[in-house]
Amino acid sequence: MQLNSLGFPRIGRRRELKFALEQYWRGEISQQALLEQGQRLRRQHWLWQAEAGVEQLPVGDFAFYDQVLALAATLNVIPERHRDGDAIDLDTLFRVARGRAPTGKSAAAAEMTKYFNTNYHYLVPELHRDQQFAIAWEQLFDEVEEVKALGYDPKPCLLGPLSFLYLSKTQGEPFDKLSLLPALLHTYGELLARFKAQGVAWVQIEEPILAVDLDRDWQQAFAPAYEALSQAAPKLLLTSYYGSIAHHSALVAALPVAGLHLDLVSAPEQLDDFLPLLQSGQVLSAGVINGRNVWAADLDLLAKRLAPVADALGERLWLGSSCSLLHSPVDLDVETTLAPELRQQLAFAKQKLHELNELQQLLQTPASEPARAIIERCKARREARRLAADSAVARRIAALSQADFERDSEFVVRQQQQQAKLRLPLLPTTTIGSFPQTAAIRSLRNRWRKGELAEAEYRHQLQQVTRDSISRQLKLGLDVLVHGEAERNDMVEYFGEQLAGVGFTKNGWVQSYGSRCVKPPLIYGDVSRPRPMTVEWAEFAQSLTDKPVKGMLTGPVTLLHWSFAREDISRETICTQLALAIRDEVADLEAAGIGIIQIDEPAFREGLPLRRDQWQHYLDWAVASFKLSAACVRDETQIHTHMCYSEFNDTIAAIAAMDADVITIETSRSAMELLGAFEAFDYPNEIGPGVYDIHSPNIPDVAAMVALVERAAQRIPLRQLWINPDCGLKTRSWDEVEPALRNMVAAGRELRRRCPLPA
Ligand SMILES: Nc1nc2c(c(=O)[nH]1)N[C@@H](CNc1ccc(C(=O)N[C@@H](CCC(=O)N[C@@H](CCC(=O)N[C@@H](CCC(=O)O)C(=O)O)C(=O)O)C(=O)O)cc1)CN2
Ligand code: MET
Ligand SMILES: [Zn+2]
Repeated sequence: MQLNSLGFPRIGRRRELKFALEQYWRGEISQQALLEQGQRLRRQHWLWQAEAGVEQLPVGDFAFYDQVLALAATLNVIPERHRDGDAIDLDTLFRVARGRAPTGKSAAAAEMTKYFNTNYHYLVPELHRDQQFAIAWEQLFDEVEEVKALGYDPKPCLLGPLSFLYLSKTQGEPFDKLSLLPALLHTYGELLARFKAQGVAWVQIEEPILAVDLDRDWQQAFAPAYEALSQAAPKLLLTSYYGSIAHHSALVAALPVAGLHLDLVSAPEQLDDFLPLLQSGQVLSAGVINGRNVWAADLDLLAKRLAPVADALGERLWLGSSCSLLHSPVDLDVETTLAPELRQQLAFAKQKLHELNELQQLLQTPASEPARAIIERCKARREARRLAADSAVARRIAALSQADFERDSEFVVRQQQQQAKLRLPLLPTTTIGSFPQTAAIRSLRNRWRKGELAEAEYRHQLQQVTRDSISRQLKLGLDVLVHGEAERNDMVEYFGEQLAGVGFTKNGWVQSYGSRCVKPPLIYGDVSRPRPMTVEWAEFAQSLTDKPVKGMLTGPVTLLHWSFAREDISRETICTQLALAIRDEVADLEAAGIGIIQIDEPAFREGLPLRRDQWQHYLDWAVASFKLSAACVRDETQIHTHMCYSEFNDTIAAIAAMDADVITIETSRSAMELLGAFEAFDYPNEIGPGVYDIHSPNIPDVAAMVALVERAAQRIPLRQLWINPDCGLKTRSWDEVEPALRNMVAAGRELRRRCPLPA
């Protein structure tokens, strides 16, 4: 019974990779030093996995920026604009990812997008009609040798050819991506043959697209593709994750692969679907340890469920994590200040490997002393969870009525009252909330956390920062101001730290993209808001000006989706609890005289289930939670929401049902095409389509922004439009932000001059 690790986080338990990357990009260390840091991390992570009893160590889970980008490089799928001669080196990859690197010419970075329904971003490979594939980057093969040199067996992990194609985008003249499959399979064949020549026994070939709804042509491509691949290859472990693949079971069962990995955390019922379909000799890797959450597993219950399967399959049953541990923080051992009650409920990546080992013990020697101790621990943990409930929260939810979810009047009535109160011009200008999180601000917070800076002094300094950002906005002439979010480490973590029922770690970092990480809060109990979280900052900022300053909150759906949530109650219920906590804050902001309140929901779309037949249920409770968080205000109080990373065709009815008075969205990169959905739907409320891309350091010029708004005005009535950037500005510097906003405000003035409307 082998233990199957699908991949280990690469960032390092102290974010060593992040710091090495950023030093390298700043020119402070050599490429050699960066490569050596990568090697040290891989070695450490392999040794941890081996210690836990994992026999085949994953290779290909490490990447200096992104594993999809590394695979694209391996296959020679690198855009011309990022090349510098024929050979690909590490700087080529960084130019693809960031647009620039210590060597070579800068060029627009490739697009980054969310990997399925996770908060991890991958770089989208760009394919041309006449794409040539070839093995062009040796990292995977080198790492196979590294594992062998350590004395272990390597298991290369790579995205399969169909998922690779599916996640790529076409460039130039449109064409059917599947037309590239034969050529791609040829190169995958070479890759697999090289692994075989290196002595590799198994390859983890990942086809996560099996968990989504696939058109016929994609379904039909699987059988011939895997027929071709199985020829010269090591044994293939066809790997799925993030959801059930039972809707493709007939197709999957017929593929010539030596093993099948199923994510039995997100879809436990697939076990019964696939057991009778296994081919003779085929391995089943049961993904039962959750790679996407931090809670210690109920190993005793898992063992009970798997015991008959182990009896039936013997050596052919492997025990695995549900998916790669990429989405999990690295090591609980470095969390030295967690409350013991919370700590005993947790398992991070390193601990999850030991859970696999303990599960193996429970299955192999159920009556042994160690097995009995494991079972006792599991029972105690469940008991502790049961005792921690806050019944007041449940009572409050039970007492909700429909009226709690609805504003007093419909939008047109509210709009008039808001206009009368706020007196905003046509095409009001605003920003999305955050201003540059400068090194000085981060360092203040760092010293405060270490106790080197007193609370009062920390707050005083942050007030100075806020004062400065208000005065810059006044000089720029923006219509609706923001306080700038300087006091927030992160838009989710900041709230997590203040809510009851929510815990947070010191080092529980998870890679979001490249060197950027997030520290998701741990929602372990019933959520409530003991005291106001943002009111003082909003009040302070509003006290500095007569112009409206937006109150700034993160919405319940996003708080849920970007946290590690408990699993003993439904996500819908957790979201309702979060909504009530935010609702309390909204009410306090309004009472403090804040006339515009923004409730950000950037993760709204990303929370959609993978399968369409589950969308409506999700949308129903997600919309209801947002409305519950916002609906307590008077008609004259204007509610904004903000969404980036979205594509609205599928969800526009739900977006409209949220009934925010104003929604600001990311549109500039798609040249306002996203607005098509709003136009087609006759979206009734106000919209701020982003007029410039905050991900780029370039300063947008006035004419470009005027043109974008004019394009927007062809689709949306002018009276409904706002002018704002795509997203928050926290990752930019003031040198970039000030000229960009100056131009944005100028664009607004120019447009008002061109198209004056009676007020
Ligand atoms: N939760 C969440 N998910 C999200 C997003 C988001 O904003 N939040 N946006 C999208 C992803 N975009 C992202 C954009 C930027 C960062 C980002 O910049 N992360 C920072 C960490 C932000 C943070 O928590 N900063 C802390 C500082 C943490 C830190 O590194 N401290 C240093 C010391 C810093 C110093 O003294 O200067 C240390 O501990 O060593 C703070 O401000 O307090 C990073 O990786 O560097 C992450 C995701 C999608 N998902
Ligand atoms: N208010 C937040 C900000 O401006 C919204 C970010 S959406 C990822 O940073
Ligand atoms: Zn955003």
